[in-house]
Amino acid sequence: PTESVPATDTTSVTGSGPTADSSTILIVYLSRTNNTKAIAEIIQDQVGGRLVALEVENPYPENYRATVEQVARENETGFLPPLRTKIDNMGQYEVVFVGFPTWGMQLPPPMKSFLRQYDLRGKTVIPFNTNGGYGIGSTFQTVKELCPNSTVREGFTMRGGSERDGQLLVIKEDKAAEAKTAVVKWLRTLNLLN
Ligand SMILES: Cc1cc2nc3c(=O)[nH]c(=O)nc-3n(C[C@H](O)[C@H](O)[C@H](O)COP(=O)(O)O)c2cc1C
Repeated sequence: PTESVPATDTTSVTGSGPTADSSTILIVYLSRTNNTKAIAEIIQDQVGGRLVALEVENPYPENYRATVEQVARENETGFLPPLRTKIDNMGQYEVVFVGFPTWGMQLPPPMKSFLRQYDLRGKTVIPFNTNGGYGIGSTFQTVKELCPNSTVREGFTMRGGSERDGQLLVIKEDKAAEAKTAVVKWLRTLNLLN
């Protein structure tokens, strides 16, 4: 352990590795059945950074239908659920990944709360999403609207589960390998990986 290692830049040798200082990267995600969490973990594996699960003060019901109804009401009234998650050192982050499922074709209320509560001006914001097969809906557009003074980069989306049909965690095994390939490709187009 005391021997010195030649200062070889393995990044240039292998042609892969993160391009940003990982201490400046925050990955915040909302996930109920862990599909979005699986993507968040792949991102962290690739670029490093701090991974934070977004939690609300009053958890949503376990029941899917009840959750859909509550979310619909919150979207109608513009209710922003208070967050249990606190980020005390937002100033240190330059790149903030925000991950969420599509809920009712919209950005889930807790992520609206997060983007309202924290000032991400001057930072790079990068959205990622999983959904039940109906796509991102208005989610990425809402991220842009809630971060008017940030640079919002091209997001990543893929199909996750469909709780309505009893499909919970789908991004595992073969699907997780597929997801990893797609995420790496996306991170390269963003120049966050080389
Ligand atoms: C309350 C609720 C609403 C949802 N609404 C949609 C929707 O509008 N469109 C869609 O494609 N999937 C919808 N889904 C399915 C989720 O987007 C999908 O299962 C996603 O992969 C879940 O991510 P998670 O495992 O990280 O929680 C909904 C799921 C829930 C729980």
